[in-house]
Amino acid sequence: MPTFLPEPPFRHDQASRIGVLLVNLGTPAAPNPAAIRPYLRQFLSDPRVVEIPRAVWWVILNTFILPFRPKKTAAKYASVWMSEGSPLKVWTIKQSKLLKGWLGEQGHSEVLVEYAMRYGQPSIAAQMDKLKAAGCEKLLILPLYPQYSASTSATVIDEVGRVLATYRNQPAIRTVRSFHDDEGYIKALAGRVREYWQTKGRGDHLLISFHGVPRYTLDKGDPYHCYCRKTGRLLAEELDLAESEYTVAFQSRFGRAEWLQPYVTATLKKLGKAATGRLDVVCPGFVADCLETLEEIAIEGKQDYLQAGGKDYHFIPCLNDSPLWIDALTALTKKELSGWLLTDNTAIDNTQQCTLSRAQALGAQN
Ligand SMILES: C=CC1=C(C)c2cc3[nH]c(cc4nc(cc5[nH]c(cc1n2)c(C)c5CCC(=O)O)C(CCC(=O)O)=C4C)c(C)c3C=C
Ligand SMILES: [Fe+2]
Ligand SMILES: [Fe+2]
Repeated sequence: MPTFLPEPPFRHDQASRIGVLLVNLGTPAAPNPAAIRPYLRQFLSDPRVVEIPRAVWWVILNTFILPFRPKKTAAKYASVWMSEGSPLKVWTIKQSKLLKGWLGEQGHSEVLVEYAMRYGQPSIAAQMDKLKAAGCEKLLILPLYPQYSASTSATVIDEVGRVLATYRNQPAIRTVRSFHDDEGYIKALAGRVREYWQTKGRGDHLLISFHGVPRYTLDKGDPYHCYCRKTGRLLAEELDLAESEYTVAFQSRFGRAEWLQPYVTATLKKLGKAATGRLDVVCPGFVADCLETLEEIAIEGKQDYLQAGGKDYHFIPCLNDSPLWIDALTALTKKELSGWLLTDNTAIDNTQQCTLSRAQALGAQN
C-alpha cells in the first residue's frame, strides 16, 4: 500500500467549490544566472521537452548548456524585465485575477481561480494543494497553450497526474486540451491586430510566428504543427488576408536538430531581402508576452529584418490582458465547466450535508 501525505479530515459542513488552475510554462525568479540556472535545469530535464536518452542528455545539459546559457540569457531577460517581475508571470497573474473577477461578475463566485507554473514557482503541486484546502472537489486544468503539444500541454497534465497520485481525497478533473481554433480566441487575436493597425497604421505583410518544436515530434504524431497552421489560417481569414499577405513561421529553435520550418530567422531575411516594406509580426502561440516575444521577436527579429533590407518592423503585443481575450477565456472556462457550475437550485446539493435530506438541508439553512 502506498502511504499518502496527511490531509485534513473531510469537512461534512463545507460547501464544495470549483477550482480553475491556469498553467503557463514558468520563468526565472530574477534576470540573473543564479535564478535562471535552476529554472533551465528543471525545464530542460523534462523528458517531454527533450526526448533524447536521459544519460546522454544529462551529460550535454550539464557540460554544454547549464554552465553557459544562463549567463547568455540573463542579459536578454534583463532587457524585457518589468518593474513587477518577469513579463510572463506579470501577465499570467493579471489574467488569473481578471478571470476570477469576470466569473464573479457573471454570478460564479463559487469558482476559485489560481495560476501555476510548470517549471519554477508557484508550482502545480502547491496550487492544487491550495485549491483542495479551499474545498475544491472539482478542478479544471487550463494550460495556457492554445496549440496542444506534448512538450507543453501534455507535461502539465502529467504533473497534475503525479500530484493526484499523492492525494487520498482526489478532486474530479477536467482539462482543456487545445483551444487553437476556439472562436473567442481567434476573434481576440484578430481584434488585437486590428486595434494595433488602427493606432499604428498597417504593414505590408503579416508574419504569424509560433514557437517551434523539433521536427521529429511531427513525424511521431504530435498535432502541434497542424494546430499552429490552423490558427494561422483562421486568423488570416478573420482579418480577410489573402495568402500572399501573410506568412506562418516557427521561432526559438533550440539545439542542432531540425525544427518545424520555415524558421522565423530565415523568413525575416527572405522578407527583408524581398523589399517587403513594413512587416507586422504577431505571436498567437503565446497568450502572454515573454522572453520569446519581447526579446527574440520584438528586438532580435527587428534587427534581422532591417539588416536584410526591410524598411520598418512592428511587433504586435500578445493577448495579455486585452478585454476580448479575457472574455474568450471566461467563455472557454464556462464552457468547460458546464454541468459543474452552480445554479440557485443546485447550490444546496453541493454542500456535504450527508445526513440531511435536501428538504432538511434547505430548512436548516433558513
Ligand atoms: C508556446 C509554446 C512553447 C513551446 C511549444 C515550447 C517548446 C520548447 N521550448 C524549448 C526551449 C526553451 N524555451 C524557452 C522559453 C520559452 N518557451 C515558451 C513556450 C514554448 N516552448 C515560453 C513562453 C518561453 C519564455 C519563458 C520566459 O521566461 O519568458 C527557453 C528559455 C529561454 C532560453 O534559454 O532561450 C528554452 C531553453 C524546447 C526545447 C521546446 C520543445 C521541445
Ligand atoms: Fe520554449
Ligand atoms: Fe499539419
